[in-house]
Amino acid sequence: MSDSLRVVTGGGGRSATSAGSGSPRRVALLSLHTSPLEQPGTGDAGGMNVYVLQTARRLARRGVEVEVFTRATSSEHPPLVRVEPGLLVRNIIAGPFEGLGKNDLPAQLCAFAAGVLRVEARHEPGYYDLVHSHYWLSGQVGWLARERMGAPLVHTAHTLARVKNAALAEGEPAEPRVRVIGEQQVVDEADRLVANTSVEAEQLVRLYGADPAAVVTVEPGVDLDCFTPGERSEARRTLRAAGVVLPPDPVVLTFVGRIQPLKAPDVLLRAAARLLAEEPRLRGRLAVLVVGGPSGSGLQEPEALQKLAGELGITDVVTFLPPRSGAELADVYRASDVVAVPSHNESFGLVALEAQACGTPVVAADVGGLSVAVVDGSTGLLVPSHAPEDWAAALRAVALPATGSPDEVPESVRSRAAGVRPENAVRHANDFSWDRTTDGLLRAYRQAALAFGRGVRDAGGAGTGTDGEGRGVSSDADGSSPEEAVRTVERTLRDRDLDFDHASPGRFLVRLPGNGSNGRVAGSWSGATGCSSRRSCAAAPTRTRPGSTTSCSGATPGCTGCTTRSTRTVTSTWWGGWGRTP
Ligand SMILES: CC(=O)N[C@H]1[C@@H](O[C@@H]2[C@H](O)[C@H](OP(=O)(O)O)[C@@H](O)[C@H](O)[C@H]2O)O[C@H](CO)[C@@H](O)[C@@H]1O
Ligand SMILES: O=c1ccn([C@@H]2O[C@H](COP(=O)(O)OP(=O)(O)O)[C@@H](O)[C@H]2O)c(=O)[nH]1
Ligand SMILES: [Mg+2]
Repeated sequence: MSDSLRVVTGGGGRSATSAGSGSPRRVALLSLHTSPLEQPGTGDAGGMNVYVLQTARRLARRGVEVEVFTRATSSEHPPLVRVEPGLLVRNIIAGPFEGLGKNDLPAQLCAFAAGVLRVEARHEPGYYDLVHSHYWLSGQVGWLARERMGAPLVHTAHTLARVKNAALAEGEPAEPRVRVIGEQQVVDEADRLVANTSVEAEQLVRLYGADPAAVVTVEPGVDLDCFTPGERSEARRTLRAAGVVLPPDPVVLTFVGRIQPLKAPDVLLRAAARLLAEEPRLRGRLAVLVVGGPSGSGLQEPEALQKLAGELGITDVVTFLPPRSGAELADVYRASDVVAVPSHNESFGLVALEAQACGTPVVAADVGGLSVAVVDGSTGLLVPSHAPEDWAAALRAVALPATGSPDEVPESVRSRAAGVRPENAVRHANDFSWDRTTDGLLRAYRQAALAFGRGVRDAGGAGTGTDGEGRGVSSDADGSSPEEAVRTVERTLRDRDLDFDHASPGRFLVRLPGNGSNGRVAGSWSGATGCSSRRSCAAAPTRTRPGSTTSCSGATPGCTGCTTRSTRTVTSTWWGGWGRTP
């Protein structure tokens, strides 16, 4: 097959990439609310940005072309950024560049979707083999893109509103209903949902009724080239040289992340104040570093943490540093005795992994994915509350193991802390890599392609299409099975000596002989479905996969679960593609 003819694979098809058989050739990756090219650690740019960039780079290096679609937030952003071979970032204009918060973005979904679909429309049908949406806002667009592009949808939530709302920081506003509903819709529509940990997988099933078979757990990674162990004293020298004031022989406790109540940096400050109250001599040694910028509801009061430090009387020990990355961030981790992650929730918590990769133990809240990111009593400690006294005890036990009375550090904390070792932290972090995450994503992509193809086949109906020369290709008769329709197409193509490749059960790519122009090789199935809802029906509780008919006719007595009960005819691409000759 010529290089110029793209082979879409999936469901056992051929793949010319090193990503493995059945992997997509080109992925449309949606990252609407924040760009992978933004500096993480402030505003909405956090672990998701790191995740998207790291995995997109690795997919591209394995031969999967990746196009990231994000919303342009500056007139300076060019429409297209070539990040590296195989990886493009497209800045889509959807609403004003500046001044929109995350809660304003639902109003821009239509504009963003139009931008994505316009890009797609400039290409031959079947150009993108898969859509991967990140965060619920992108998922909304992904859902539409799936249908218009005829490509499977994989979705990663990164954070779930229902989970967040169950553990809000004091005074923190709840995530709005529109997000909860929006997330539910995406859960219902996606071919595969990627969960960061088994904890999140369980939450998707329990709180959103996700089909367990549609949830794939893929743990995030850490940049093991950047975040490596190093000499603490050397890192401290580097920080001092860069203007960070550290006392002699310091005890450095650090927070890294977006500054907002959910991340609870206040817990670290309160615990530090408590440590100083317990042991005033510490004042000459204690340094609390807070690295990051305001985010989320923290934007309303960007100085709140500085104010709290003042109220606690610890302004002299706390240093606020603006967001940084790469080697500079690695030095912050290495310079620290402990990195604290006191969040009220984390679907994972990349900071915890990065610190450990640098050989620094982590004291983290025992919430969400942090119980996977940190091994209690080995790579750090997990604290079951946000009470300053519990945090002071845990921080003291790890950073100052020989100090503290039994009142201050209970034996259970002390004994767990005794097992915490930098080498354990490094070893644990080394189990996570972005390459491993990329393997997991490719697994999810292959499953999604199969599920998508199966859904299309299961729908039933008749197949029709045209070959590269515009001649009709159709299945034998109305009502014949889709498998029969596919076989008819195969027969027809063979009869015409057209070389073809099976994409997934529902897709073909055909090498067209002749003049080098594109030709359409596409078809559609159509069939009556009983119900346009893909949600499970209480009367006929079989959950169907997207693209397939539901088992509920809408007329089923007792049907309550379907949002739309009318019968409708669904038409969707079931095979197709374009061939291009050299
Ligand atoms: C708090 C949390 O669970 N963070 C996750 C997540 O990160 C961010 C989160 O999804 C933010 O959404 P929101 O504050 O509205 O709930 C997004 O705005 C940020 O861009 C995300 O970075 O994803 C990380 C990677 O999967 C994960 O490690 C982190 O725990
Ligand atoms: O000054 C900073 C603060 C944070 N980060 C990065 O932001 C990400 C935060 O991810 P995490 O999963 O911990 O939390 P999120 O922000 O996604 O909730 C991590 O990769 C950090 O390295 C950064 O690059 N510079
Ligand atoms: Mg098109």
